[in-house]
Order: sequence, then structure tokens, then C-alpha cells
Amino acid sequence: MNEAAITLDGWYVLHDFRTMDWASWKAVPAEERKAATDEFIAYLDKLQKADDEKTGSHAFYTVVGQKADFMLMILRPTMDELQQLEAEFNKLAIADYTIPTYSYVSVVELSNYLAKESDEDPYQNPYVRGRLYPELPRSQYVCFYPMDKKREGEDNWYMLDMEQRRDLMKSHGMIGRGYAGKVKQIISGSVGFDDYEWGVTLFSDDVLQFKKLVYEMRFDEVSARYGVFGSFFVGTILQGDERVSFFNVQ
Ligand code: VOV
Repeated sequence: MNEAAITLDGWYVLHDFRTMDWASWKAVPAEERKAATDEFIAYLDKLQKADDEKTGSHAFYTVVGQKADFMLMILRPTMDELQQLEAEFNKLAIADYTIPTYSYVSVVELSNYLAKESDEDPYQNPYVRGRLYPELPRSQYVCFYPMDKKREGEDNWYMLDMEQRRDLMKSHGMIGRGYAGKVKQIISGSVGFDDYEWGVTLFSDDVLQFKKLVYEMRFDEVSARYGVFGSFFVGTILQGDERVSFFNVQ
């Protein structure tokens, strides 16, 4: 049997995409709308408390285009907490005016392709911990898409030996390094959890950097030969009062 990469697994991740039923929302009396918005903001503030205490993280973004109106990305130490937070959201008054459009379940993942040999417990390494339990940045833009590595005929990632995969990942990492300080990536594994093998979440203050990075990677063998991609979602951050004004309809 071929050698599987060893993964380090961090916080569990839920990407929850919702479309607003604006017509029904507009029909709600202003006072009720305000109460529902306030209740939702209180829910977001509760999520933020976990960010502050470093027991989880979240990101709240609009989605541009018709695939959804907003995305709530939540990271927690257990899948159970994600389930509870999802159920809690569904019971909020505002949820009655949202239509679930897409979701993605995964766990933040680091592979050992480029890891240095060491006797230390990687889960105690501060750098590794920062990657596995990330504080999501408050960047202006987010980009999310799920992806697979191909298993077709000669183009089967899972039939390559460890050395070949390591070499290919080295080249992938080199391209990524060119975007240091411009794009932050969170790679989360979803084999056994969702329809693709990874979720890719990118954060940047310059939306064009997503296109440049993804395009450049398309020419790299890991993506050119083996990458299979799902739908792409791109959006802008909602924070502070923007969270309220997004739901204002008059
Ligand atoms: C923003 C830059 C960036 C950087 C620096 C970077 C670096 C790295 C390194 C060093 C490693 C390996 C170790 C680890 O960390 O696991 C990875 C791993 C991975 N990547 Fe990556 N990646 C980036 C960015 C980046 C993008 C934009 C994509 C999407 C690909 C595309 O074509 O659209 C991606 C995908 C992945 C995946 C799916 C994995 C897991 C592969 C597996 O088989 O296990 N990645 N990645």
C-alpha cells in the first residue's frame, strides 16, 4: 500500500452559506426586524467571545453574486460545538428569513509533506498551534472553494509515492510563499466529512490577489494535473455596524 501523508488536525470548521429571503424579511414589521437583527448580533458577539478567549474563531462575510448572501465560518475544538452553534443559529428569528444554500464541514489540517524530522510533539509547537487553531483575520475579502486531488487513470495523486508528492508539494509551497503578507490560507481536510477532500479559505485585503494566486497555481503541477475544484465563493467582510446595515431594508 502507498504511504499516506500524516496529518495534524486542528479546529473543526463549518462554512455556512445563506441567502436572505428579502421579500419575506421586508414584510416583517420594523420593530420585529430590529429585534431579530439584535438577536443575531448578540449571537455573533457570543461567537466573538470565543475569538477573544482563543477557544475558537469565526468570520462573517457577505457573498458577492447569487450563490448566497452571506457566509458564516465557525471554528471550534469539536464537531459537536459546530452542530450546537448551527442549531442555535437555525432557532434565531432571523433564520426564518434565510435559505440555506451551501455548507462545508472540515477540520483545519497540516500535512507532513514539508515537515522537518523532530522528536518534539508538534501539537506543542507554537507555530504549528497557530496554524491548527487559527485566529481568523479580519481581512476585507474572503474566498472559499472546495477541492479534490484527482484519481483518474495516470493522473492519480493517491498512487504517487511519498517522495513524488513531497516534491510536488514543495513547488506548491514555493508559489504560495510568493503571496506571504498578501493572502492568508486556511486549508481544512474534509475526507469523510464532506463532498470534496479539502476546503480552501483565503483571506486578503486585495481581492485581486485571489485571482492572481489561484491562476498562478493552475500552472503548477499539483493543481494543473491533480486539482479538481468545486464552486468558488467570494465576499466582503461584515463587521461592527455593517452587520446591522446589511439587514436594513429601509
Ligand atoms: C497562500 C499561499 C499558500 C501557501 C504558502 C501554501 C503552502 C502549502 C504547504 C506548505 C502545504 C503542505 C503542508 C501543509 O500545510 O499541509 C500546503 C498544503 C495544501 N495546499 Fe497550499 N498553500 C497556499 C495556497 C493554497 C491554495 C490557493 C490552494 C488551492 C489550490 C489551487 O490550485 O487553487 C492550496 C491547496 C492546498 C491543499 C489542498 C493542501 C493539502 C495537500 C495535501 O495533499 O495534503 N494551497 N500548502
